[in-house]
Amino acid sequence: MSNAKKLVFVTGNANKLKEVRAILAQGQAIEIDSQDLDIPEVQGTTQEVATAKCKRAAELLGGPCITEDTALCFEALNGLPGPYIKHFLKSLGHDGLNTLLDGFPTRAAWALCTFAYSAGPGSEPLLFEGKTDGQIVPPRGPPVFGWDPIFEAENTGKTYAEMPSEEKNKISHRYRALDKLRAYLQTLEK
Ligand SMILES: O=c1[nH]c(=O)c2ncn([C@@H]3O[C@H](COP(=O)(O)OP(=O)(O)OP(=O)(O)O)[C@@H](O)[C@H]3O)c2[nH]1
Ligand SMILES: [Mg+2]
Repeated sequence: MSNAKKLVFVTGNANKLKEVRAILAQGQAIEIDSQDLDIPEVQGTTQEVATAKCKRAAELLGGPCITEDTALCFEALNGLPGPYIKHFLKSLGHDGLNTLLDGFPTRAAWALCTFAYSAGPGSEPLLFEGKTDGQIVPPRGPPVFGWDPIFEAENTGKTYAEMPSEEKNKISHRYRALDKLRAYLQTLEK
């Protein structure tokens, strides 16, 4: 029988789930169950968005859970679209997001992942952030996951979409945030 720690990841995003499972499979045994709950996402900073989503998820589940929010932040726009990237991507597409930066002196961007862990209803979520720097470029690579084709990660010369998943999962915003969450979960077991 497996004695892996079980965690419920509340997300509607199959690509996130796939990456989280792949990253966690490399280390300590944490088994991820997932639930797709329809949770309204508030407006605010990435921390406020992440905290509110996780609180609500724990209430709906009636138990501990993790949630994850991904922001794509443009330096020229003081960090926007940030947590609103989902709707910007849907409305503007890869080309529109590129055009948005035309006329600005920098196309620098960072991908920010925020995992939130709640021990259960009423328990204040803890946040674990991971950041990867890069820049916004015309799309390259297969359009499998969101904005992967237009985010060129710093010092790689490749967009996320051009990387094999093992490569992305070693440097990604998600990997860096999960590394912190994993370290925290280990302290709970002691
Ligand atoms: O190219 C990408 N590479 C990534 O590594 C990545 N991680 C997230 N995303 C997209 O960025 C938005 C975040 O919004 P988001 O955090 O609210 O996610 P979501 O609503 O899809 O799922 P969830 O909130 O149910 O977990 C959504 O459009 C996601 O598809 C990514 N795109
Ligand atoms: Mg969402």
